[in-house]
Amino acid sequence: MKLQLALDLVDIAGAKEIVSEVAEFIDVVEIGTPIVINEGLHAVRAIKDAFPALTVLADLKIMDAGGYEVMKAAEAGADIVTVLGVSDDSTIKGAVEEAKKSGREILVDLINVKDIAGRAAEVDALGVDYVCVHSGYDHQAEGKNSFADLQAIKGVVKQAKTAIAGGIKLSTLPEVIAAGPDLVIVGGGITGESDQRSAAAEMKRLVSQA
Ligand SMILES: O=C(CO)[C@H](O)[C@H](O)COP(=O)(O)O
Repeated sequence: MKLQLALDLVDIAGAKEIVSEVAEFIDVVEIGTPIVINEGLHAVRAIKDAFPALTVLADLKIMDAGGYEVMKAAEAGADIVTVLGVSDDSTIKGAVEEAKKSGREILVDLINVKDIAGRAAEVDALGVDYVCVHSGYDHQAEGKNSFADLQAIKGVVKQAKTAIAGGIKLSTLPEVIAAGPDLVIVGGGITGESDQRSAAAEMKRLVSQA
């Protein structure tokens, strides 16, 4: 089981500062959608150049033109690129084809998908690398989480790795780990802590035992 740090509410300098603190405890660093909106794909390049040993995920949440947008993210140094599960199969196929050309990976984010298990099985069959359940900020504000969704996709995803994101904290991590995802994605549960290094270290300790 691996740990991904999601960076959303910082600029490039702030992202570098946080990653410097916690790099030894994380497997993947995510350049979140708000950073890409604010700074562009330069943010992906900046973090990949600064931390070449880390896997970098570009959270583009692609909805259309999958092949082209994955190509651009790969050129910027992204190792993993996100595509929305609500997008058309042709978009996901295009993304997967493009990623394969350069040895990159595709994570499909099931945020706002209604039939979670059904769509998870479909995108799994399209050859994606990760299927991720995700309660975004707006759902988190309504008190929702994706823990039950993780159980649902574990039963149907046969070839891809599984991932979970959305409001995961140290206190809820054991419940997440018990469901057995391959990748645990944590943003505010690390970045919002006064001691980010300790939070990341403890999370890494827990996921490494699983
Ligand atoms: O993609 C995102 C929001 O759309 C976040 O990166 C993801 O939800 C992880 O952050 P947090 O742990 O703070 O919820």
